[in-house]
Amino acid sequence: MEGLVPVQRLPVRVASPSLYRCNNSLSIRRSISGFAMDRKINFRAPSQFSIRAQQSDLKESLAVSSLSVEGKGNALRIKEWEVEMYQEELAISQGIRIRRKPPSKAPLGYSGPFELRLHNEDADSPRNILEEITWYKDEEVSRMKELNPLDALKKAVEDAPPTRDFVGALRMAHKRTGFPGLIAEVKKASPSRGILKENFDPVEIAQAYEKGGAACLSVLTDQKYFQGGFENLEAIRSAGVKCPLLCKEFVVDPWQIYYARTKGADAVLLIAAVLTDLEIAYLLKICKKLSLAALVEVHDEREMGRVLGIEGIELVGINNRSLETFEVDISNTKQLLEEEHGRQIRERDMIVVGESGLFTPDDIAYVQAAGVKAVLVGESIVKQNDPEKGIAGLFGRNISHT
Ligand SMILES: O=P(O)(O)OC[C@@H](O)[C@@H](O)c1c[nH]c2ccccc12
Repeated sequence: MEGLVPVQRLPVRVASPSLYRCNNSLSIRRSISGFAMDRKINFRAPSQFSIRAQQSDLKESLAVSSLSVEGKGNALRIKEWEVEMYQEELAISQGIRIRRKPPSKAPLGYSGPFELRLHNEDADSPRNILEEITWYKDEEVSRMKELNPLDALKKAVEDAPPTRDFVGALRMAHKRTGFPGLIAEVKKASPSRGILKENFDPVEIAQAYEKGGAACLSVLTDQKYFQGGFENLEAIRSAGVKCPLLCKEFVVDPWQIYYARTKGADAVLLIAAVLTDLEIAYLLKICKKLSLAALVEVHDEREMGRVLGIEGIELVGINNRSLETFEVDISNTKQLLEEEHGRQIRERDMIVVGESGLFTPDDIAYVQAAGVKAVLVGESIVKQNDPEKGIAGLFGRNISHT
């Protein structure tokens, strides 16, 4: 074994910032004789773990029984890494296919020589549009947080006007019209459909929807993929529209909920394909604290089963469009409301919202027969020259108050 350094047991002090994540393990980079060396770590405890490393360049192999990490920064990074690992395992165990971050992304706040690492292009490409959006949100939220720290948002929330009753408005509309309550969507474009409306005036559209009898409105706030914006939410609210407003966002961080509340939202969307049960439960708590309604969206049986296991959900959306493939099939609403799931929903008096791909009075009748008490409609009404008339066309009759 010429040239091999014997296995040693020694305490190593690692100077910061030399920790980074690599796939599913934590690595340490340190420099020995001018060579950058990467070591994989198996955790036992945040401050005590063993290293088993192979470094062919230096023909050295060593095992270290204990390692003390210097500096608070590193300890925090380890904690973050642990939490992330735990989240990933949870997500996988819950059948969540969307990865929340590119696999070889550096840990939060990392500022070391991560860029020097070999980049695995394939592993780091999003597998579908929902994953792409989710990864982008992560970066976007980090940037937005710097401009609007949580503490400032918490203060702004204290002075914000009270929210309006989103769920109550849907129930009332259902009673009043005999049709599912309408959540009409203010959406300029989407990744699947491209531009839906060229001369897009969000306030004008919102007012037309309200006149046409919408119970609530959904406002896309994502800029990059849907050409929406929080300014639309704000503008609609300050123009005096009375319908409660759903902030249509890809929520991956509690900060976004506070932000939505300061921008005039009465409800937020939580997508089960992206969030673990634990995250949904936690975000629901924040919603409750801020008097916001939460629309929890599912697309398949498994997600529906998960959501029914979480306490305190009043509103469940069934998306007929897969956010992974863009396929739309309105029989999805019917399928997910059959048998046991449907029974539980009726028993618990939850409101189910049929989402996406609804164009005609027949479509509305179909999802209503399946058991929905509300519908979320964008394309078919936003495309009309007169969205108010678009609503009457969708239901086959005028559902406005007058
Ligand atoms: O335009 P449609 O097919 O009527 O769909 C509206 C709404 O259901 C859809 O925009 C939607 C449902 N869930 C989402 C989640 C994110 C973005 C968009 C959506």
